[in-house]
Amino acid sequence: MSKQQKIYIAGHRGMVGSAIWRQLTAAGYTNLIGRSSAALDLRNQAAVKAFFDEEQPAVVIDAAARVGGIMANKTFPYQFLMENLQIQNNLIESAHMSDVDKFIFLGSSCIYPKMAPQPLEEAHLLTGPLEPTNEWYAIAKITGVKACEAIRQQFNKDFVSLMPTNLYGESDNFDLETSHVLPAMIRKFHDAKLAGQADVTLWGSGTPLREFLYVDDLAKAVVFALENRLPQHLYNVGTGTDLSIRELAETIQKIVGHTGRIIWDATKPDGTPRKLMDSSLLHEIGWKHEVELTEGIRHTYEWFLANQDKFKQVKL
Ligand SMILES: NC(=O)c1ccc[n+]([C@@H]2O[C@H](COP(=O)([O-])OP(=O)(O)OC[C@H]3O[C@@H](n4cnc5c(N)ncnc54)[C@H](OP(=O)(O)O)[C@@H]3O)[C@@H](O)[C@H]2O)c1
Ligand SMILES: C[C@@H]1O[C@H](OP(=O)(O)OP(=O)(O)OC[C@H]2O[C@@H](n3cnc4c(=O)[nH]c(N)nc43)[C@H](O)[C@@H]2O)[C@@H](O)[C@H](O)[C@@H]1O
Repeated sequence: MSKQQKIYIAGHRGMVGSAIWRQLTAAGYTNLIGRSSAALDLRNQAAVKAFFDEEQPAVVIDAAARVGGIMANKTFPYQFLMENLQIQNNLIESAHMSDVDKFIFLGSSCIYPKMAPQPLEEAHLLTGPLEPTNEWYAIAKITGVKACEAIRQQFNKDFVSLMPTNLYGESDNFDLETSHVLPAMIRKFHDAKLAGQADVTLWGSGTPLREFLYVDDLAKAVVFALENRLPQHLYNVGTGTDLSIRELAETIQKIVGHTGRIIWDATKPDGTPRKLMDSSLLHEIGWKHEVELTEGIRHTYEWFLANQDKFKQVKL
């Protein structure tokens, strides 16, 4: 894989896209391109085609999507379905038509059935009903996985899908309404500490279990997939361990230094009870995570403290 080939990172400004840019740069790749959504709205099929005609990338990494936590998904099902279908379908079709040979699609662990056996294996895809709070996003992502599988099978192109578990790290979304749980907890405990150790209200019961992967470890999995022609079309990317939301809260509370009360708001949804993934397929061929949860949370909190003026307010 030439280090000078042109690699297009769709969504390069996001948490995942910026980590992929960081890790590709660290690996010596010198010809990376990206476009903000203001410069290139990936929902616009003609604009995407014109971009591919002009830039002719050799590789495409799709880290662009309408992304959010459980409440954002529950509140905006149409946008999470339609925008993600538009974005990924435009990228996949234009990549296929402009002879891109390497396409890395990013999905999510929510593509698996709500009550599939745990830990979730790639073979569990489409074997049962989805988690209702994010089934629209999941259906979009499943469509992307199947589109890449079809191109791989019918045209023998190296289109591969990676299914990360819940991710966190630098440049995460810390907006309390649209974010995922981990950045939301960092911000809530931090703000409450500054407010004299005020109470912190968290969502649901605290009983669901979640697996968390530090975003730079996911980015290294993307570099691994770029540098190897992987034998399967679909790979889980996780740590193989999970913890309860309550345990996560206690861990973050301690790292942030909050000593007030935690109140659980049962009017908010728990979502799927568990979605631990079996990532052994990828482990067996050479990728494994490096950053453990406590270390990753500490680093993310340090980034949050140093970037409070910059972190995203993602309004949907
Ligand atoms: N975060 C997680 O826990 C998680 C877990 C599993 C999988 N993933 C996957 O990882 C990928 C990125 O997630 P993320 O957490 O990095 O999200 P993010 O921080 O919100 O970044 C998403 C990026 O997509 C771009 N984008 C959105 N709509 C666009 C449009 N219409 N046209 C062009 N660009 C558009 C945004 O560009 P601008 O910044 O220029 O607006 C943004 O940089 C997604 O495919 C997601 O499904 C995320
Ligand atoms: C990776 C993502 O997983 C997402 O599911 P999912 O893990 O439940 O999404 P999260 O929003 O991270 O929620 C995880 C769990 O944390 C609880 N939680 C507790 N306090 C909070 C809080 O202050 N904010 C948030 N956001 N959650 C909180 C929430 O009720 C849920 O049980 C999918 O909706 C996405 O589509 C995507 O797949």
